[in-house]
Amino acid sequence: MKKIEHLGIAVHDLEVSNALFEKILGVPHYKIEEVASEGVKTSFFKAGPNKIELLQALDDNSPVAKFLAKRGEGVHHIAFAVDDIVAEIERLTHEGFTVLNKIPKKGADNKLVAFLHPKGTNGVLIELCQEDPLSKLESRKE
Ligand SMILES: CC[C@@H](C(=O)O)C(=O)SCCNC(=O)CCNC(=O)[C@H](O)C(C)(C)COP(=O)(O)OP(=O)(O)OC[C@H]1O[C@@H](n2cnc3c(N)ncnc32)[C@H](O)[C@@H]1OP(=O)(O)O
Ligand SMILES: [Co+2]
Repeated sequence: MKKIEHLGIAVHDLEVSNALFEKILGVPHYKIEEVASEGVKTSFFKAGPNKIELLQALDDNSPVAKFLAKRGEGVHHIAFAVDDIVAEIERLTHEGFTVLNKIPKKGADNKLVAFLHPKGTNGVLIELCQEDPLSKLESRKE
């Protein structure tokens, strides 16, 4: 794992929390993106070299909606950057972790992502995050 790619924070209202984090960090969010497959609307902030992802649920079935109902607002996951997500999924599965999706899926901000179940990781939901190689090709076309 190379570094922490982002911290995911579950919030009830993205607009309210965007204003709050803008005050805290002194910079506006640089992107808002919906990821329907995950049932979330996200916004991103840069704080120096670090990245914060705010997550609002799009519907009641969203993992973020369930999290908010059980635990309230707060840190939802830590995402680690990896070079080869397929190799990391294989390695961590071999180590006995429960990888929630064995095939990487499309995340936000041009990433491929996979999650480890928090029950096996000291109660912390861990996201693996690799730059989506296709996004580079797509940006070349623009
Ligand atoms: C924007 C896209 C992407 C990116 O590019 O960055 C994202 O970040 S998407 C983020 C949202 N997506 C996900 O969270 C996907 C992975 N999560 C899941 O698949 C599920 O949330 C889960 C972890 C499998 C749990 O869901 P489920 O089995 O349906 O049950 P519960 O919701 O009732 O939870 C069971 C159990 O787990 C605890 N839990 C749930 N979420 C977290 C969490 N984020 N951190 C720590 N613990 C968590 C929950 O509290 C329950 O515990 P108990 O009550 O003790 O049983
Ligand atoms: Co994330």
